[in-house]
Amino acid sequence: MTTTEPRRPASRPASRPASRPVSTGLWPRVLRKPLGVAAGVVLLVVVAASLAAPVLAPHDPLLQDLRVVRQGPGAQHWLGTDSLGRDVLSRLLFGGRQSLAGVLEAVAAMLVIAVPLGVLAGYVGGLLDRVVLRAVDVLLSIPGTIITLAVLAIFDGSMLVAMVSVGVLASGAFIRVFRSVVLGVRRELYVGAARVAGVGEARIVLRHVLPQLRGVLLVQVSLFAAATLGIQTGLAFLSFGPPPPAPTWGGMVAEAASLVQVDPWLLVPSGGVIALTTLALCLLADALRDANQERFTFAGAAGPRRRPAAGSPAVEPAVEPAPTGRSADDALLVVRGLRVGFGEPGRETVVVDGVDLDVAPGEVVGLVGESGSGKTVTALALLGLLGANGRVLAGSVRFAGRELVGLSHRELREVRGAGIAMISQEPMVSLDPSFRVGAQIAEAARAHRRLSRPQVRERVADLLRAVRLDPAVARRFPHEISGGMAQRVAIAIALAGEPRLLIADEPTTALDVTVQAEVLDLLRSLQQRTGTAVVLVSHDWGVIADLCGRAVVMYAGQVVESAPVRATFTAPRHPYTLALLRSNPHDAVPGRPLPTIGGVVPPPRQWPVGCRFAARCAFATDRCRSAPVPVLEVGADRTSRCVHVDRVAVSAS
Ligand SMILES: Nc1ncnc2c1ncn2[C@@H]1O[C@H](COP(=O)(O)OP(=O)(O)OP(=O)(O)O)[C@@H](O)[C@H]1O
Repeated sequence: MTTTEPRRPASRPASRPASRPVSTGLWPRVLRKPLGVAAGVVLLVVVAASLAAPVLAPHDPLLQDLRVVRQGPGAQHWLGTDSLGRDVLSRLLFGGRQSLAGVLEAVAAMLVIAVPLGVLAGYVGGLLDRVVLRAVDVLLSIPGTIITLAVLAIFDGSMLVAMVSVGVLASGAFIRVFRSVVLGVRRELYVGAARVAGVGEARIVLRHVLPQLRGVLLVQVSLFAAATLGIQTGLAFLSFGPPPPAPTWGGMVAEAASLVQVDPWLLVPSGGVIALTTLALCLLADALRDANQERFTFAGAAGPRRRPAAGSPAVEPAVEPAPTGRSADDALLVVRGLRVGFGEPGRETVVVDGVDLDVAPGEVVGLVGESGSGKTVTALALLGLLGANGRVLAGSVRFAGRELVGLSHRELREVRGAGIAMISQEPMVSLDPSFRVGAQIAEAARAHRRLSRPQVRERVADLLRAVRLDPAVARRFPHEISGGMAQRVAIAIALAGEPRLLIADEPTTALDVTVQAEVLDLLRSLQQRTGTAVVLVSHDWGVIADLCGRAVVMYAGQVVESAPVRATFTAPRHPYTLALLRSNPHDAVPGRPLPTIGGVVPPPRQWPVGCRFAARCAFATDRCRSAPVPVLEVGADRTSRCVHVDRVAVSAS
């Protein structure tokens, strides 16, 4: 039966991540601001009146009538006449066309340069970013006023060339602004999620990055337009631009300024319209900035990521271990000697060190271990998603017979989504706040198959039903659904490409306990129905027991034990596994303190030469501390990185 999870009341924010942007349209928010509306109306009137000047102007703006020079406002000439008896209102209307065209030219030149370069530098990064930043430094060091005056001198006073050069010279500052916005968006989880779903880079930029830039872009354009209007007026005031008698706002101000002693009124219409237009542009920029910030204010103050508490599923393994055979030949995923480091090339800090992992088709493998043991980094490395400062230093990741280490972005994209998909810890932040849920599922579905519009709609509805959501949820935005629903949507997106392997990185950590159980139940039934293999990262033995056939225990960047789940629970063969199981909160006895593991996981740069768990281990001897401990076969289909396996076995029994 299809169920729709009710919206979570505000008092239960547990399943909502702290940094979830709320998105509604930008313009509706601007329209709620009286000053923004007033500014917009003024600008519309100014632009419309200038465009309609030939229709609206009561007189010919060039027509001189020396009988009516410097007359104040009256019935014939609403805003009076100038020193040659020309109608001020008509000149103002025609002058607006000239001035606003100049603003438009400068803004267009700035946008044509700043948007592509800012977006590319921020999104692509690396060498391109450095080159663009150096070019910006050069651009910003050029004295703009002198260049503009030189351009006017060279191009015979052409205001078009002057305004384009203003736009070009200003673009440096805007490249930096746009770049920094894109840098932030690039790190958003929903961008990573789109990449994992196999969406192309160009499409990610168009669909996810540019919409996030829109608010900032509009604010900057408004402010730049105001500044450009001032520059344009100033140049016309200095007699650059169209020669007299053609009307311009700047020229009218210059003429009025020369007569200010004898006829101060003349300065009011031209100065007033420039001041009003500039003010309106600034107020509009303010309203846009506020609306944009409100649009991305963070809703709900959810606490820090919570560890699952008692009350989660029972620890007794619910699923029989899948027969894996452990032969690399029939494994879907074969990881050998995976070594991952972060930092400057050549000086990386190794955080995952020689991990081996096999996942058979349809098998569910749990990666378990304390915080910082390298589970997430291992999972991300499988998909080539380590970010700019992380890289695979050694080892191999073979998926369905294909080596993934060393593949290009394009080649990896073929594997992501359709081959391997991922669901993250924070469902809400992996959804783009700007798009409806249905559009995001559709995007993932289309990334892997050519589908017509009706087919896409049908596929989205099917996927929503598969994750036990009402297809009507497709019309909602991420902020209109609860954390549990968001995780189901994230699962639907992951399933859209019908992956053979699903990597689930603590998929229930950010959810509250009841929702956790529902999502786990959903994952289990989907896995059993589709036969998708799963690598499940978790701290929680309850979750491992509930879903997994095999448990792989990690400590300080290494796999310390790997065994079928039932064997792991009943007969652990590594002191760390034993200690973790004994300190499992699900086994807490009321009134008795829960055993804990003394000490902490050593940070990557402080790993000891010998066994990395030795400092915290009750079984440790000098032998453990003197040399690295290799992985040992300790029974059918199981390994342990411990030289005291027999003593551990006795203690565990
Ligand atoms: N981007 C990064 N840059 C530098 N170090 C990192 C980065 N990401 C992770 N690390 C380091 O790698 C180590 C392993 O981290 P990882 O997130 O894989 O641990 P984990 O076992 O998944 O922990 P948790 O359960 O808390 O997520 C940690 O020491 C962590 O500080």
